[in-house]
Amino acid sequence: MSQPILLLNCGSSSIKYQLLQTDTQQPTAMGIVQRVGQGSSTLDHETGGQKFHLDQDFANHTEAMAAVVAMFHEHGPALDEVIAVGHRTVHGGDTFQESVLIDDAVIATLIELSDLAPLHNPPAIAGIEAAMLVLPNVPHVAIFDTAFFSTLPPEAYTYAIDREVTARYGIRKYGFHGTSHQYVSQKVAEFLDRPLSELKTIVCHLGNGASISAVDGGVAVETSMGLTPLAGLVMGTRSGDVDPGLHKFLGSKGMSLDDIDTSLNKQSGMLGLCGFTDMRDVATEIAAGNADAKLARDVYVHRLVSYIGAYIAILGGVDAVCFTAGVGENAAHIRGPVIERLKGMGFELDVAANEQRSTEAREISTPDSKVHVLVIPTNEELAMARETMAVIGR
Ligand SMILES: Nc1ncnc2c1ncn2[C@@H]1O[C@H](COP(=O)(O)OP(=O)(O)O)[C@@H](O)[C@H]1O
Ligand SMILES: CC(=O)OP(=O)(O)O
Ligand SMILES: [Mg+2]
Repeated sequence: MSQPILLLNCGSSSIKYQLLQTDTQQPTAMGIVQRVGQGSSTLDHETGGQKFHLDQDFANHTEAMAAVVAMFHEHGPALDEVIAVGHRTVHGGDTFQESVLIDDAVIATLIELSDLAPLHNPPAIAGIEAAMLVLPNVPHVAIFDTAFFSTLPPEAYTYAIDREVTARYGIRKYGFHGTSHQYVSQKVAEFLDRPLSELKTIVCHLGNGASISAVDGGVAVETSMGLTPLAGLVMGTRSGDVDPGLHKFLGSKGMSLDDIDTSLNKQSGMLGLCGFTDMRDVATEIAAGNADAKLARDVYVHRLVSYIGAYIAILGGVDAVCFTAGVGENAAHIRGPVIERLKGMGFELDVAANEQRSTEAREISTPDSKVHVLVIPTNEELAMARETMAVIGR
């Protein structure tokens, strides 16, 4: 008998959801709410080959969740057979090293942790509370982006700042997108038909948010996001790494801490550099001769190359570098220059394979390449469904 699980990924301004059948591991419905709290929101719902669209302003995630539930009621599938709900929860802090069954105490801790992920945790909490109202009699499970990185060694997660400050506030590198990094690193082993325990892998999760990880024998040893999901790579609207002195400098020019935080999180990255966040637009602009777009891509590639080089050193060599998520799976014009620049380290790009469009896992390096370069689609929802099953089976 089919047993559906509902999976919710409440982002800062979006809700992505899937109803996934545990027997086939396939979704029977999926959808996305965009621009929550930003005016002119939309809801797109898909089931049984049919698509439904709604234009309606949702002031917050609670309102948006109510509309999602109404969509299920009106167009199906029915939610009454749902056996569990899995919630993507970005920041687990020091408290949660693995997925947990959500109760009042868990919600209270998540509220405390909102400080550390102000863009991500409050929407997740709103999603949890709204879903619990609609489905009060099934288990709800929190799956943390940070969990996979709880294995980072102290020298990787410790910031070189006053240790008393560190201890007082629980400051450390946490890392994010862990569900994706873990899923994809396992897929790399399957693709290469080699034991995970013997593989050194670098996973580049390049979506709107972007992060990179070094995985040694299935264990995460380094990653680019930090205390918050602002650190590391250049992203759609986030700066990634900047000089920590920037805050004081901008403060001295009259910007408040909130102004600076908003600027670095929402008006930086590709958007700040060239006015476009979507890599398809960036490619079109570069082709049309837009110098800002060209520089933006160069900065993006440069940062990524420097991280890959560093992680090869940390791993003491690498078997595979894998690209995943929206940009990683689709943007040949990012992957190509990254791998070309790693030629000196034995990487050989198969140009035709890189250009080929596909939704399948594939290799884009030549047989001569010293390192396998792979493109593997991530599936955070499937990984979340498995986690949810594991927790309710405990
Ligand atoms: N065909 C494509 N070519 C280039 N980039 C793409 C393509 N499709 C998606 N992207 C990029 O992927 C991004 C979204 O990635 P995704 O992993 O869905 O992000 P998130 O989960 O953080 O919302 C888009 O902003 C865009 O830059
Ligand atoms: C943690 C994070 O950056 O998530 P997202 O890419 O969904 O914004
Ligand atoms: Mg994502």
